[in-house]
Amino acid sequence: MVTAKVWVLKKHFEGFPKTSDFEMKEVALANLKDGEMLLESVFLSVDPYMRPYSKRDMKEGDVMIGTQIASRIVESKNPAFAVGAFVVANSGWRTHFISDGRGLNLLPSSWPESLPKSLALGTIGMPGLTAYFGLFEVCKMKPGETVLVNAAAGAVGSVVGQLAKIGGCKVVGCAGSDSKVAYLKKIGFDEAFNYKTVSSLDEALRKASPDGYDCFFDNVGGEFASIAINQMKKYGRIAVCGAISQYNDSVPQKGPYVQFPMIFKELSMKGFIVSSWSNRREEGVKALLKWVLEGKLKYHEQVTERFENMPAAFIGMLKGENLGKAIVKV
Ligand SMILES: NC(=O)C1=CN([C@@H]2O[C@H](COP(=O)(O)OP(=O)(O)OC[C@H]3O[C@@H](n4cnc5c(N)ncnc54)[C@H](OP(=O)(O)O)[C@@H]3O)[C@@H](O)[C@H]2O)C=CC1
Ligand SMILES: CCCCC/C=C\CC(=O)/C=C/C=C/C=C/[C@@H](O)CCCC(=O)O
Repeated sequence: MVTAKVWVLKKHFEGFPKTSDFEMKEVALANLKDGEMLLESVFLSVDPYMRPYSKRDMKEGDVMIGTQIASRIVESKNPAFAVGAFVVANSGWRTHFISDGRGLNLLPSSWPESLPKSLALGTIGMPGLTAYFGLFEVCKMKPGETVLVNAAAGAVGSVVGQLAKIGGCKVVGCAGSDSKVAYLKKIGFDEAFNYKTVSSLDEALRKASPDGYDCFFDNVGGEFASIAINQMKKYGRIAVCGAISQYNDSVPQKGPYVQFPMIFKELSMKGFIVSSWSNRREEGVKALLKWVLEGKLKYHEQVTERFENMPAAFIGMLKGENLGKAIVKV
């Protein structure tokens, strides 16, 4: 019999999550039935959505939700999945789990041995797909345009900026430290600045693109978005991807009041969830994998060692300690 370690939500988060809000438990797994298999997590993902979704979807005592991923099959009574295959699963913060195969995504057969499998959680996974569909389908970015992205050095933002460059755009990114800004310039952003140290966000955005922005890929929301919206060009498009500056608020922030710039500049603003393009996952993964292999799409991962450190990795990511995708290696 296999015993799995799992992390449960001990207490609903109030404000910023704390390690004491989580509890690690051991769970004995049942024997496999025909069609089932035992999976062992190799890498797990910590993502911003876990914070707002925990409030919406979970009760205290539940296993933490997770786009938890890249698990190795150690035993299989399901002929569709060979022992040793790697899959992307969505089974929460668990070291081991039993699955009948439903909802699992095999890594593409063209995945080279040399490429980290953890990229299936980041640049070539859900965050990369968010950038891909958000930019091409929501922003409807065109060559020659100027694209603004915030949380730019993170999992989604770093892909947004590079895809916009691949698509022939000028890209402006902002992030929360000077080393992140240096990274953005290294991977090809035309302009980048540290939003925490500029004396005026409005001036920094104007200096980076005096003519304004055609596309704004918003990962942050709140005050940043309410300032940036005023610097959109006429007919500009805003993809509302995330609002991480608001996820830990106990009291909702006031505003932004978007009506004036939206009316005067005839802007389009659209919220979206990546899973709306689940039927095009294969297309997105194939495109992202190709760009990575061609060296056009660079990646960085912030790897935290050991399953025991899942809460610390999650909290660290919310605080901005990650460069690129925050991953936990079991
Ligand atoms: N709509 C969808 O389908 C999806 C939406 N998302 C959203 O995209 C956004 C980015 O996700 P992801 O790339 O995975 O995460 P990141 O890898 O970007 O990590 C989160 C980053 O957010 C930044 N951040 C944290 N707090 C604040 C704040 N108060 N103000 C500004 N920046 C802050 C930090 O970077 P810094 O140091 O720069 O502050 C931190 O590193 C999130 O809002 C997430 O919810 C993600 C996936 C799918
Ligand atoms: C309840 C308030 C919500 C506010 C907005 C919060 C977050 C936006 C966001 O970050 C959404 C992320 C969605 C991710 C979905 C992932 C799953 O479909 C699992 C995907 C697994 C995979 O295919 O790799």
